[in-house]
Amino acid sequence: MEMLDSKVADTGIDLSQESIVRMQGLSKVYPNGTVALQEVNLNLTKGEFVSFVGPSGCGKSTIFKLITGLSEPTSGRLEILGKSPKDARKDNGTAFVFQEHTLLPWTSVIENVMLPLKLRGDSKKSCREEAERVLELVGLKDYTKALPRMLSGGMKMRVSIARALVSKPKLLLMDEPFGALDEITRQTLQDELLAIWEQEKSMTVLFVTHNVFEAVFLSTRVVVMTPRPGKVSDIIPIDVSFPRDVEFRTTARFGELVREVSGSLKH
Ligand SMILES: Nc1ncnc2c1ncn2[C@@H]1O[C@H](COP(=O)(O)OP(=O)(O)OP(=O)(O)O)[C@@H](O)[C@H]1O
Repeated sequence: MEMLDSKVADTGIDLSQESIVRMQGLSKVYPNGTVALQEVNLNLTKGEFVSFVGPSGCGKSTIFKLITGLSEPTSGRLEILGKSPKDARKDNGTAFVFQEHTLLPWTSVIENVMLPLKLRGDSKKSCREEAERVLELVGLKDYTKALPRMLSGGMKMRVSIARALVSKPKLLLMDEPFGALDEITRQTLQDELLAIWEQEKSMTVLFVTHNVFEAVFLSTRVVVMTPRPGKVSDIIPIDVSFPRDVEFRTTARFGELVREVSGSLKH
């Protein structure tokens, strides 16, 4: 596999690209005094796939809460798509996928996927067309009328991904999305997610995982966080080009990168 463009490989940041998430000296202290994040500086640019790895309690969920505007930073700056997190949310620029699928159990797959578009008032025809497009993308076009309970865990996750993609987000936030799935399903979904991300070229993905193999396989960069107070201890560029297929997992470079990220996590 070829190496990525040297400017990305060397610095992890392509400065010619639009900034999607900018964190400057970002800190969060909860009212009880817990320092969840301390002085986090990070710039995510358009089209990146960045994974966060770190021990439990290092502040990954806190970062998500700040990005979504559900929580305010104690100090520092946070800009999402050049705006405040609340304004970025209002503009539908961001979408989320969580470990729990959060699908409405009483309604069909396609109704679940159309929901974000219906809520913003799109026409019925365009809701349906867009939902069909993303369901095809995740391989579920034959399951539009199924209820969530009829689907496997992996299929429910595909529906959640489709529902996130339907509003064409510029930033997709994924919090341990494959954590509850078996290993084979997990790897299949990793392959599918990369294929979708490559197709939607300009979408930036921020992915939280405890799994170092998953982070290396998927990412353009891996951000390693320290235990509390959460700080960025390392940013490791994954200097391997896309498309990455199943063979990448068996290469020597994959093993080296996994060791590098694991080593950084132990320090
Ligand atoms: N509302 C809150 N009030 C006080 N402390 C909190 C609050 N929310 C989180 N914390 C603490 O802040 C720290 C960071 O929590 P956070 O949930 O962001 O970590 P995390 O990396 O997502 O953890 P995990 O991987 O276990 O989900 C933890 O020590 C947690 O106990």
